[in-house]
Amino acid sequence: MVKYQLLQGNRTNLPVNGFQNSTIGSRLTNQLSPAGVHLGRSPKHRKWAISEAPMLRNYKPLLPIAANSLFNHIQSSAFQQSLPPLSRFSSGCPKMATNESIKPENEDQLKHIFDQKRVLRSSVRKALKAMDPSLRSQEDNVIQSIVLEAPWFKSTQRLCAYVSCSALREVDTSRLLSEILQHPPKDGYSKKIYVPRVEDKNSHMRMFNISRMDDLIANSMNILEPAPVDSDGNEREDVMQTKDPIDLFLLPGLAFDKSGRRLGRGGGYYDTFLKNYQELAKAQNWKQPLLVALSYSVQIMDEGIIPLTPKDVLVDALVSPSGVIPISSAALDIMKV
Ligand SMILES: Nc1nc2c(c(=O)[nH]1)N(C=O)[C@@H](CNc1ccc(C(=O)N[C@@H](CCC(=O)O)C(=O)O)cc1)CN2
Ligand SMILES: Nc1ncnc2c1ncn2[C@@H]1O[C@H](COP(=O)(O)OP(=O)(O)OP(=O)(O)O)[C@@H](O)[C@H]1O
Repeated sequence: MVKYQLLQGNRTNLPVNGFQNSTIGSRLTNQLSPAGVHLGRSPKHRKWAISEAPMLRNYKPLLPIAANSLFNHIQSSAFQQSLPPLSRFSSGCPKMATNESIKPENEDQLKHIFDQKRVLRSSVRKALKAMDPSLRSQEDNVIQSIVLEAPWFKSTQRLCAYVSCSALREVDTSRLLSEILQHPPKDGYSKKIYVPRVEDKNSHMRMFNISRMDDLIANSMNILEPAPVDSDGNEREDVMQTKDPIDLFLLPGLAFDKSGRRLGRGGGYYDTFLKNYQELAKAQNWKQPLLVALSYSVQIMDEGIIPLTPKDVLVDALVSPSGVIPISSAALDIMKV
């Protein structure tokens, strides 16, 4: 069954991105310009914009039944009702809420939110496992092409990106990394890249500069990461010690929504790191980096499903197979849609 497709040129009322009856579907189908840029308004008339890369014009993914039904299951009200009830700290938040407004009053409420996160993680993992490998690789390609062709990526000089792990069913970043690393450091197109290394189980992660894939070795979780010292015994550059600001973070995660919520794998590594980096940027008077998460279609949840704690850092934008979804005003500005 063709669950969704994007058509060339004309306005369409086809379900997009699997969101047959959802707001993103109606947003996307509001307007579709000949240039392939969608600009629509949500039912609540909040301005929304989604850009679509030209190569998506003929994109017609087939959502396999298993992944499709799991996806529907996650999105269904039956599933949502089976979750531990969303507390007022994690649901019904206004769109574009800042997490500062969400303050659980006690340990029980916080525990309740972490329980909700655990249930959601497990469902999304199942949906990712059920995803057809050819659909996955199609989505991997489209997402990476969108990033590589985006002006905001092309103009990036320094970025932090994750090294994708196929066993975790993360959106592939291998093409992005090899494109970045193939340009020698002094090349006009070159970008400096930093990738994560887990330091301990206490949500402590660092980001080190790498210049080739051989700089990476598999850790105990089978994720490729850099050693803090290179083969010549020189210390790698730690992004928290660089004198120049990072423009962009490409973020992994299990689930995302269009108000910027991101559900990670539960270690708290990225939230802790991003908070520290944002504080560093503020102290240095640098522009804040753009936080962009890469997401398969099946990982985008309706709003109100992803629980939020005060420590969760909101993302500025998503890149999914249907295009770029700018969320914050910084993203709308930089991504110019
Ligand atoms: N590619 C990549 N690198 C990354 C992260 C990531 O999410 N992706 N991290 C982001 O934090 C940090 C590592 N954190 C991780 C946390 C959990 C798991 C993991 O294997 N989780 C299993 C479940 C384990 C369990 O619950 O017992 C899973 O999600 O299936 C991996 C990395 C730093 N590096
Ligand atoms: N009941 C709890 N009370 C307080 N802290 C908890 C509780 N359960 C988990 N944590 C901590 O919260 C952190 C995980 O937070 P969360 O689940 O929001 O991470 P995440 O957003 O999925 O991960 P990441 O930031 O790496 O993407 C971990 O440091 C964990 O030890």
